[in-house]
Amino acid sequence: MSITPKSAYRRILLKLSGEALMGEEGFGIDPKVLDRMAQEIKELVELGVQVGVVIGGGNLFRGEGLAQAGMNRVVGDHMGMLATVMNGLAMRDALHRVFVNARLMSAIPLNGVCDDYNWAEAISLLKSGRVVIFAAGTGNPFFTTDSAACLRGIEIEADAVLKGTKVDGVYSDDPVKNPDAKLMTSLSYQEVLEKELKVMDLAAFTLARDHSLPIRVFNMNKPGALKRVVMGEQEGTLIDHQEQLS
Ligand SMILES: Nc1ncnc2c1ncn2[C@@H]1O[C@H](COP(=O)(O)OP(=O)(O)O)[C@@H](O)[C@H]1O
Ligand SMILES: O=c1ccn([C@@H]2O[C@H](COP(=O)(O)OP(=O)(O)O)[C@@H](O)[C@H]2O)c(=O)[nH]1
Repeated sequence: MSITPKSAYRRILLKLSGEALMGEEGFGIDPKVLDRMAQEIKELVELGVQVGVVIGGGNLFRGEGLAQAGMNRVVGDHMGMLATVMNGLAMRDALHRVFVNARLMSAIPLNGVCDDYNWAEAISLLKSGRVVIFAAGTGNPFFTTDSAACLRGIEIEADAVLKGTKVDGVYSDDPVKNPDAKLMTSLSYQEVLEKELKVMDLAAFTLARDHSLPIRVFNMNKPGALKRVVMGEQEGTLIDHQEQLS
């Protein structure tokens, strides 16, 4: 499959939060949202972009929330990771229904349900135009799927992590709480840390910074935004080593 000259990326790691899959519902998966996302991923594949996906589980279970309710944190995190596998199964199914060849790899072996995570196989599948969904996060408790997105992004040598979220990008302050918050088009890793802007948890963010993996934050609920990001159009916020360019 050839790369369309217009696409800004050869290979991406798309991070989809579990909450994004929930749509307007309070829990679970909204089939309309799932199908729209599958369609948007299909458009990228048709452009010749290699797409790895890390999927969250916050629409079902989060270890932290379960621990607050009294559960052992490690067990809660195991449930959270299995929640990401359920979302991954739903996403793989939605992609198959729109005729996109997709594979699901889990960091926790689940024989008969999906493939085990395998780095070399994932790269080979991406090169042959398959979408690879990485589920079960890093496979370890006390991490997040943002950490898994940066980890897998670095492993597969993605050009960037594209983090789909509920707002238009990174703002000068929380846009939900402060209506005067300004959308930033680009930031350096250092600025994000100094201004304590909420992009990702620190473990995920510093991993990306230390391996010079650019992060693009954009609104996954805005139809077409993902494609615009991939086409190199101004959309959301880019975070990279800007200070080295100036
Ligand atoms: N400086 C900021 N820029 C953008 N969003 C912010 C900022 N500070 C806090 N937020 C909040 O972070 C939320 C997105 O966080 P995120 O971890 O991406 O959510 P999720 O992954 O659960 O969708 C936004 O809904 C917004 O309210
Ligand atoms: O490497 C990982 C990734 C995820 N989780 C667990 O899985 C849950 C769901 O992931 P996350 O909260 O990152 O999902 P999202 O916010 O993207 O929906 C987390 O709360 C953790 O409990 C984990 O233990 N290790």
